[in-house]
Amino acid sequence: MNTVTDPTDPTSLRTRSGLALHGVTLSYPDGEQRLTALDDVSLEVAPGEFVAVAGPSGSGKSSLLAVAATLLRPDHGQVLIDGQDAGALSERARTALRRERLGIVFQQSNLLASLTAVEQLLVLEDVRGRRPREARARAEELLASVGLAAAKQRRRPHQLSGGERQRVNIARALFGRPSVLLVDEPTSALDHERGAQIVELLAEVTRTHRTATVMVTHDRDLLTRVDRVLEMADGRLRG
Ligand SMILES: Nc1ncnc2c1ncn2[C@@H]1O[C@H](COP(=O)(O)OP(=O)(O)OP(=O)(O)O)[C@@H](O)[C@H]1O
Repeated sequence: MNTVTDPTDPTSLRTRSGLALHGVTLSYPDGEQRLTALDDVSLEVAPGEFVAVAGPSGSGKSSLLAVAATLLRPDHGQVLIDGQDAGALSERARTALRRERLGIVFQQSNLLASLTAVEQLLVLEDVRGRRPREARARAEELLASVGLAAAKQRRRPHQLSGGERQRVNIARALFGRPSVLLVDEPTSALDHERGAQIVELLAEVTRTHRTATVMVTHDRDLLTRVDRVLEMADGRLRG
């Protein structure tokens, strides 16, 4: 088995906070056959830990994030978020788990064009039921903490730089106080310096918000700030 951590350890997996994948296999239909995108992948990420998954194009990195985000169901194996087995939940309970425990930063900024930075966070409020004034204060505080000054918080996405938009994405992912933060190629649209600043910010939020953070990246120059680098090759993960 391709084991990065020891899944037989009784203190791991089910009992632990953070993210755990155990023996995960995922395949896609490929003509008459199936293409194996994840091949017996196991992984544990503890609260406050920042893990990078690096590997060539097509090695399975995005598939790994999609399974960890409970957006794709694996053929075999388990995905545990704060000890809860996502595969054992109903669709509705899994959606609630995703909303309450996961923060996701996608490769493409998917900010809404008509909303200001602060509204990008507040629009999530409908489903969370916090009082408006409280929510606004928290949104402003979070945006300031990721380096977006007050004047910029009132701007719409097209009035922000790529790096600033990525900061809004990160603040938005943190708004629901997630335990697990999943980040897909956060620097692909940025130059090296801006990219390094975003990775530095992710390291900082991992520490201060105690998230179990997984970042997928191609860019090996940016891996100095992470706690662990895992290599993905042909659907297999190596620590
Ligand atoms: N929806 C799909 N249907 C069929 N095959 C897919 C699908 N999505 C991905 N694949 C295949 O699964 C394998 C893993 O793809 P994946 O997108 O996870 O790799 P990746 O490492 O994220 O690549 P990149 O760095 O280019 O984004 C590839 O061979 C890809 O062609």
